[in-house]
Amino acid sequence: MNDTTAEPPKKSWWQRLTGGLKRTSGALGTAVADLVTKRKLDRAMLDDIEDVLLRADLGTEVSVRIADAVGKGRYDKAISADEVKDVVAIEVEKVLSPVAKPLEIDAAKQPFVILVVGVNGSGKTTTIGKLAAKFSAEGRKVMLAAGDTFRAAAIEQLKVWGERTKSPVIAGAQGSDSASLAFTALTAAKEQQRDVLLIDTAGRLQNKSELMNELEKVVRVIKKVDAAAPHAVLLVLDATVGQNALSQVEAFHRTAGVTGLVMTKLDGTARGGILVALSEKHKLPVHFIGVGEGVEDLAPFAAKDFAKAIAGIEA
Ligand SMILES: Nc1nc2c(ncn2[C@@H]2O[C@H](COP(=O)(O)OP(=O)(O)OP(=O)(O)O)[C@@H](O)[C@H]2O)c(=O)[nH]1
Repeated sequence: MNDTTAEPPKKSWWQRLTGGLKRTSGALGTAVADLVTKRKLDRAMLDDIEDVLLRADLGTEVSVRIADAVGKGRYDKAISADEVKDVVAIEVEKVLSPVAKPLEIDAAKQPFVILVVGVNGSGKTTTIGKLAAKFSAEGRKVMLAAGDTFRAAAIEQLKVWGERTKSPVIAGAQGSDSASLAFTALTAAKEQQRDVLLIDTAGRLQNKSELMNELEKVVRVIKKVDAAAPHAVLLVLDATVGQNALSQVEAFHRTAGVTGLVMTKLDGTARGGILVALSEKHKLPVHFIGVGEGVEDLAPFAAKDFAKAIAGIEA
């Protein structure tokens, strides 16, 4: 007899990743398959392939490079969609391998201070919650600071994550000064010997200079307590904003000295190639990617897996 109450089997990370990137890989795969049928490879086909890659937001440099690599030794020959996908995966991996770096928590720094920045809705608070869950599971003592003092919901959301992960949350009233909250949190984290302090910040638009100034102030104040902190500044980027992500990196890097990236919502776009364009341009470490809303949907970034998944290659 079938047990209808049984939970569906848990998905592996590979299934989540390929499932999450399906919109990008699907669009790419269909377009490439249409291009290569009943044609021999020529310059026009390579231009078309380049266009397909540009539409997935891989950026000009990488798209041209991939098209050139596809063309090498194949002119006037029939080519299969799988051959093209293989080249895409190889070239994308070359771009991503140097930036795929784990977020290392230096246990000698107590607390290891992680400042989390990014525009509204990029997934900062959720990412902090997921990281708190991960660090707690590793046996680290975590503290959370609700530095997004503009948004009452963000404070509440962080408190929920605090309860879930049994991590104390330092929060002020809505509208209170985020720099002084960061100061209070870091002082408390030192006193209570927490291993990791995750500081949330308000969503800041790069064209709002007063907000950028405030972010600078948060960093300045943190340094008053510990000159070496923050030890990591994570920029959380929403993949669905496409090319806008490139300018966000520039603005936040200038202001807060971003040390690594987290890209969320890769499941919500057919243009997941933006992570490749961004890696080619800025070469900042990519620590984690998100392909869904669940805790298990945020995972360390692995270049080869991502390259294969985006090219639509089966495991
Ligand atoms: N589909 C999908 N949704 C995500 C992912 N990561 C986060 N989200 C959702 O995105 C929404 C915004 O996330 P928040 O964490 O509130 O974003 P935030 O950057 O803290 O936003 P503010 O507090 O407004 O600055 C939430 O509904 C999350 O569940 C992801 O990888 N995939």
